[in-house]
Amino acid sequence: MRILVPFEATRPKTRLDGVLDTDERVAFAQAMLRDVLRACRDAGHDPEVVATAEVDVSAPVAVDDRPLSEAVNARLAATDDPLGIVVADLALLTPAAVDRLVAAAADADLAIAPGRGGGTNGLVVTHPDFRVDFHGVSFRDHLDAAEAVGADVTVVDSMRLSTDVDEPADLVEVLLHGEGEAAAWLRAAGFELDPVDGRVGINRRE
Ligand SMILES: Nc1nc2c(ncn2[C@@H]2O[C@H](COP(=O)(O)OP(=O)(O)OP(=O)(O)O)[C@@H](O)[C@H]2O)c(=O)[nH]1
Ligand SMILES: C[C@H](OP(=O)(O)O)C(=O)O
Repeated sequence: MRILVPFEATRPKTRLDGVLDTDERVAFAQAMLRDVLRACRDAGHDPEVVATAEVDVSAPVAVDDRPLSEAVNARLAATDDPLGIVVADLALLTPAAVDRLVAAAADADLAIAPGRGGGTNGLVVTHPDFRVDFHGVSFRDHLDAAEAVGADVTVVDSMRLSTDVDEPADLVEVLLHGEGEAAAWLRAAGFELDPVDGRVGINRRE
């Protein structure tokens, strides 16, 4: 299946600015993107990056400077085939998790994987009239949009699909469960778990 991977290439991951400088955010975001592309490919699919600027990865890249939802919706409108959409900041993604998302669309017009905090991390759209509306509480908005066009929905409950890396606390999950380039990049940059009382945090070695 064709899977779009939207990517903010110019100013990625601004919410990590407290722990990573600008160049580091670019490097880390690209490492996560490569992990996502590999998981999609290893699951037998055809990922296609939809990026705000050129990025050097081993997948087709379409540069599209329209806002995220517009860029994705233009592609939904241009095809009658099922189309996958997976965000680029899923550092824990595995081929098995991609398979689960795609398999969930076999019996539904829309398979959707929520992100933590109200977002949407993965979709497979088979209904011709469904359109995305990212940002804000997009998971709830996508359920409403599906209902409005009469699309039946399967929700995919997956730790690896729900863990998008937005904020410093999310780096804990990458250090704990990540097996790809993003986890390796973080470790090489000196990040380690900080098992304080209560929730585990992160620490960066000097
Ligand atoms: N093509 C495209 N992708 C985008 C755009 N904005 C965000 N993305 C991608 O969409 C997904 C979700 O993005 P967010 O987590 O909301 O934003 P982000 O830019 O990654 O991070 P923040 O700057 O911290 O909000 C990620 O894969 C981003 O790379 C955009 O305007 N165009
Ligand atoms: C694109 C956006 O991502 P978040 O900011 O929730 O990670 C969303 O899922 O709607």
